[in-house]
Amino acid sequence: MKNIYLVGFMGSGKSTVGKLLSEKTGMEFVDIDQLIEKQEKRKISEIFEKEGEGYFRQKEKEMLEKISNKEGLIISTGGGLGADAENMKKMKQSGIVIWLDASIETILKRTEGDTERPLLKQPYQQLKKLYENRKKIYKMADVHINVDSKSPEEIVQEIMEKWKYIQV
Ligand SMILES: Nc1ncnc2c1ncn2[C@@H]1O[C@H](COP(=O)(O)OP(=O)(O)O)[C@@H](O)[C@H]1O
Ligand SMILES: O=C(O)C1=C[C@@H](OP(=O)(O)O)[C@@H](O)[C@H](O)C1
Ligand SMILES: [Mg+2]
Repeated sequence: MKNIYLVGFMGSGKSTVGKLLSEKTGMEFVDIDQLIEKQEKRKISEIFEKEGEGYFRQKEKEMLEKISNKEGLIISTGGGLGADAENMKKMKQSGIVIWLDASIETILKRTEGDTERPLLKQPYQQLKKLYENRKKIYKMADVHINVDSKSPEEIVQEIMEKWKYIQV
């Protein structure tokens, strides 16, 4: 069975939906951010602060390399991983990529007060630009789900309805 990768901007619900989808399907769940934190024995915010973003992006690539050799996993990615064309290619080769597409308004609402995501600290105009640029890569996903005004349960339901059209 192929892997299922969830991609999308920060706060689109990848970690929440991935875990729930795993509970509903019985497929094993991994969150790449959690795997990196476990491996590095420190929080992502600390990795960014001490080593810089480039180091974290490298760790993401290495983790994706390991994970893409496995099968039948539900994988929640970090928002930056799925916005890299090389990573997108690797994911599509080893599984089905599902884009959780949230509006910038939804993103801001869901991440309000967050202190764990370093890239949310930038001014709104810069964040919006990042959001628009990343969409160009997210669009390459195999499945597109609009997640605005939907509960995690409804999103999982929608993914499972599309399941039969997905070559799992
Ligand atoms: N469909 C949803 N509706 C409302 N809140 C959500 C939904 N999905 C996730 N959330 C909330 O939004 C925040 C970000 O979700 P998370 O799963 O961590 O997103 P991501 O992994 O894409 O950054 C969390 O507080 C989570 O509880
Ligand atoms: O968009 C990004 O560049 C990032 C998203 C985060 O994951 P979530 O998308 O799960 O918030 C985490 O990987 C890190 O803070 C960087
Ligand atoms: Mg996440």
